[in-house]
Amino acid sequence: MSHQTVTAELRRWIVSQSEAGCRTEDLIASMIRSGWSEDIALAAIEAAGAERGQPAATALAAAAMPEPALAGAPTLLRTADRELRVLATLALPRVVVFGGLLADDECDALVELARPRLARSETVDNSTGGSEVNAARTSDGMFFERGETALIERIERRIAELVNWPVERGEGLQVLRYRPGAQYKPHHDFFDPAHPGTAGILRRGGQRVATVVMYLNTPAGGGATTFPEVGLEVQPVKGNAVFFSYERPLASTRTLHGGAPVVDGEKWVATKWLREGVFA
Ligand SMILES: O=C(O)CCC(=O)C(=O)O
Ligand SMILES: [Fe+2]
Repeated sequence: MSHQTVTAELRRWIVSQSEAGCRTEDLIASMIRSGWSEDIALAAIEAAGAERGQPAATALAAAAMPEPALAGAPTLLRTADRELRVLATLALPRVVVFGGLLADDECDALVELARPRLARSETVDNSTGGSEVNAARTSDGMFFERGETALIERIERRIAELVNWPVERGEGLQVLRYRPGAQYKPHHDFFDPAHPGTAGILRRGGQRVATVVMYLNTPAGGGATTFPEVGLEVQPVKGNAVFFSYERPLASTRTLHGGAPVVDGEKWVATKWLREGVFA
């Protein structure tokens, strides 16, 4: 796609679309659907903004994002009911690794609540917006309702406080169990704007903008959460969690990630996905 350049015609089209009230997100999505590369789409929006006298980066400024309060580089963070550690951070992709987000007994209780409800994991079928069993994801999973039990409500409030994002903008917790050999191949958590089923999914709370994966046990071997574009592997350690965010549904967020095959033992995780709007 390196042959593509930002033409005056493309810039004029962007300006007219923005003046007609089209959101930046939708502009990017429709350019990508028409075959423009992500880089060119972003550059074109910036160039069109500059043409209209907007300072650089204003045209692409994203709305507020989930983000822990890390000013002053704290090693400990306190929420109303828990003290936890900041173990590692990365700027691009935006990743923060937390130690002790969950207590051991909270992990055990989530596993026992989820176990009788497990079924072979499904992923969203992008063409229809429905669910399908996917060979790329060989775990078993289930969803809790938001606030389903007092424990779940407490954990959801803790996460909301930790990443500064209202409980109402979160999906219900998902629990996954990976047996030896099971994995979740690299994927993005946001919904692909180019797929026909996505519009329907977005009606309920908009895009996903961040993910918190909490480790409910420590497998004997394997099972890291991997970010293959940047060579990052987060080891699954009981009670710890990895947070990552993506301000646009674009590969340039570098949030491609997966669950590496479990080598020995089982791996249990709870995933919380955060939406841009209220997920009701
Ligand atoms: O199991 C993992 O480490 C990653 C899980 C994941 O990517 C997801 O639930 O979307
Ligand atoms: Fe994921």
